[in-house]
Amino acid sequence: MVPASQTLNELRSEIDAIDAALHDLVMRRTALVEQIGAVKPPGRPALRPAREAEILRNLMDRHQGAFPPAALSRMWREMIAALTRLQGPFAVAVYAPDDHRGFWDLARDHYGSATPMQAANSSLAVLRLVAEGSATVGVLPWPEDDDPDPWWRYLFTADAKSPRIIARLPFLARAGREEVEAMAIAALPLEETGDDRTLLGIELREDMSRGRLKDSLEAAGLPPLQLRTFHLPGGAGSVHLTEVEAFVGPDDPRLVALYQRLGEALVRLLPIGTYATPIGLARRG
Ligand SMILES: C=C(O[C@@H]1C=C(C(=O)O)C=C[C@H]1O)C(=O)O
Repeated sequence: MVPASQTLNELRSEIDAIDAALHDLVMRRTALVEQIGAVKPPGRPALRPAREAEILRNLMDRHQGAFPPAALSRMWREMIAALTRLQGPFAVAVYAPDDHRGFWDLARDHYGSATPMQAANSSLAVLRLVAEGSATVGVLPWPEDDDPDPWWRYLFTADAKSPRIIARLPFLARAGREEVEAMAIAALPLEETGDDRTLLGIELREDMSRGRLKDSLEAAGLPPLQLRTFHLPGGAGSVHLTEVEAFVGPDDPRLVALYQRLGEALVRLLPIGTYATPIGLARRG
């Protein structure tokens, strides 16, 4: 019989060989990312949320065995964040007032342990940091109904340099857990992954019942998963954020159909972000 200690040593030397092979691959991967970074337009964020989502989905699809998916995802997120930072400035501003630390943890999980992060105690401060370029990404609370000044209404601009919603966190939904959920924003063009959701911003000259707006969205082929409404002060109309289960770019024909349906009441209609549907996300009402 082989002494147990010898078997243990053999197994450990196999692990050493695996670690060396993994490390070699990480270094090879880094060299490839450096080549990719060199062809990206300078002065724009290097991060590509759609590509990152595809990498994570492929990884989870092929995963087998006892290694926890959450740990696997965290390892990849750590690597991707480090390699994004290697390509240029990369910093994250997080809505993290003292009584809402959950967003900080979500941001760390997604954007890595070495990425510079700055806490802000209001959503508008996060928006400002991203808009002025001090942060590449902003992490903001998932929009709620009773917000007295919703941050999302400040994204209602067609300016190509304005921040857009780029991700929903966590990307790997953890089954059965009461989650804090966040949206991430960055000044990036909208990109499609094949399984996406879009946030549409709608500004109306007047108040419109949610029922009527919902009917118009449905008739235009854009049934809303969620609808948030904010009444502009002084009866100046209303702004709405609606989430639809599709990628809707600025030239999508469904926007033209909605535009026609809303007619005179419409001030503005535009996609203010898209995100790759998180893995394991239960459909919300
Ligand atoms: C390497 C790239 O840059 C970043 C790093 C990625 C990675 O490590 O795989 C993926 C997407 C980008 O956020 C890329 O754009 O492909």
